[in-house]
Amino acid sequence: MSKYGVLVMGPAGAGKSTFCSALITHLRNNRRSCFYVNLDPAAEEFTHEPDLDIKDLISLEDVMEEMGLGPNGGLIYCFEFLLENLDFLTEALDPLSEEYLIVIDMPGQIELYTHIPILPALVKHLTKTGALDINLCAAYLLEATFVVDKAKFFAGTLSAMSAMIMLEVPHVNILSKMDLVKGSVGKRELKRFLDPDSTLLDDAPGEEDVDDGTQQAGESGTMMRGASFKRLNRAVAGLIDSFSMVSYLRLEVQDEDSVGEILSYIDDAIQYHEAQEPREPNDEVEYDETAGEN
Ligand SMILES: Nc1nc2c(ncn2[C@@H]2O[C@H](COP(=O)(O)OP(=O)(O)OP(=O)(O)O)[C@@H](O)[C@H]2O)c(=O)[nH]1
Ligand SMILES: [Mg+2]
Repeated sequence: MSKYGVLVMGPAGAGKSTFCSALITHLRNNRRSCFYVNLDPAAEEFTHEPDLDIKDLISLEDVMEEMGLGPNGGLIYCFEFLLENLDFLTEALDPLSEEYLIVIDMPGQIELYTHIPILPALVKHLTKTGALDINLCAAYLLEATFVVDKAKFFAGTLSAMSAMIMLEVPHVNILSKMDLVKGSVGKRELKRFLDPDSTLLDDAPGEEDVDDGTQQAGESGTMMRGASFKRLNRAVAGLIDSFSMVSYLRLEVQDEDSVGEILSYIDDAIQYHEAQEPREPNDEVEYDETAGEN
């Protein structure tokens, strides 16, 4: 039996847990079954209680205390431990039917998404045919405020691309916290970031051709300075451009339509609807009535 799931990833504080919570609310409002998995061993508070929590297997606090590790090393240890105890996931996820959307909330340590092969091993286990067989979509969140600093935006886009290449599962990239840039970044300007290419750098303010060796962070809204830094940025942007792989969906997490729109991209990516039994027309009527009461 196939299963369906979304792995919510992205740098620290990108809004992953908030998105998971909004997604679960939306799924419930639409009478869809979901199963919430928290894989952040440091997460304490949840809007929706997780159905499966890595902390029941191992907690970051214990690891740091007992192994004398810091938060990042501790997190890697937790994931290595999880990989040695994959039954923890298998036993909980195996009984789920194809109706469920499994929502997996990941921690924000960037190491996980870049150079440590833990995530590919985890994803292989989740998606392996004959085992859990989850049709999995990766959702990579990047904060919309990154568009204010183009160097930061391209660095974030590069990490999204790195996750895409590493995981080899369908992927949606999401610009989260759109409310924070409304008003400060024009609509047309913002559109250019949804399908980023190297022309975004053509009119970057604060760029200078002289290599003055300063290369420190400029004020917010400007590129870091220095000709060699500019060349590096161009090379990174050119790389992203030549792959033509990264584009973003906008997320306004408070707006249910926006959450619904992202969900429809995820559903398409994993072909969720193709596997579902058709619903009785009466189901819809019932849903509409309850929706009206809220
Ligand atoms: N303004 C605004 N704030 C948001 C939004 N989404 C999340 N936040 C805030 O951003 C902070 C981080 O959000 P989380 O959802 O915990 O982010 P996360 O990616 O799960 O963070 P880690 O798990 O620590 O990596 C919290 O203070 C949220 O309230 C949003 O759409 N708009
Ligand atoms: Mg979180």
